[in-house]
Amino acid sequence: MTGGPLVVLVGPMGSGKSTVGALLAERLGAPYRDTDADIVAAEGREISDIFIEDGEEHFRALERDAVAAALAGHEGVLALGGGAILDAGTRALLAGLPVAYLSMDVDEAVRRVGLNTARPLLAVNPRRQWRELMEARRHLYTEVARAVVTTDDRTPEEVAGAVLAALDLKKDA
Ligand SMILES: Nc1ncnc2c1ncn2[C@@H]1O[C@H](COP(=O)(O)OP(=O)(O)O)[C@@H](O)[C@H]1O
Ligand SMILES: O=C(O)C1=C[C@@H](OP(=O)(O)O)[C@@H](O)[C@H](O)C1
Ligand SMILES: [Mg+2]
Repeated sequence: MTGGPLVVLVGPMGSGKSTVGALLAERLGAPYRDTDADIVAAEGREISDIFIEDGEEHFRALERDAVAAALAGHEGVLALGGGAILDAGTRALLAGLPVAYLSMDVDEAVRRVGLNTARPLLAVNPRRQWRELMEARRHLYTEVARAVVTTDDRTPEEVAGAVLAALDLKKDA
């Protein structure tokens, strides 16, 4: 059967897509996949190196292909990179799918990833960068999402439960 992904997670970096995605997969007894990890494996280099060596535009092209491949071949939980929704082709691929947008406020974002250099877009002045990034992206996350789940003051386990409930996947979550 080719049912497509059970859950697709979008949202800004640090919102917990990868952490919550793995937990969701466990709870659903389904495989987990992360397009960032797919790109790193295919390229044999870290995402920060792809940004530095080839630029963001090149990374977005790799990401678009990775999302298309993952959506075509995966029936479990899929976490996307935070900027995947910037690409119109990627957004079109997400239409009609069970997409959850994991949201959080700026304080939480800075606490979680502010000084994490593996996330190149927040490496300098994380608070301002995050605000600018969200101004450009918030409407795109909302546009592709079937459900919006806030992650502020919630553990990853609580977020996973909220996603299941919001997408109506498991009543007892
Ligand atoms: N609900 C949460 N509460 C506190 N910390 C979290 C939560 N979700 C994720 N984190 C932490 O935030 C960081 C980023 O999480 P990650 O899952 O990699 O986010 P994303 O994939 O959305 O960038 C990790 O250190 C993770 O442990
Ligand atoms: O927001 C972004 O543009 C990015 C988010 C990262 O993924 P996470 O959201 O999983 O951190 C990763 O794809 C890359 O560093 C770019
Ligand atoms: Mg991630």
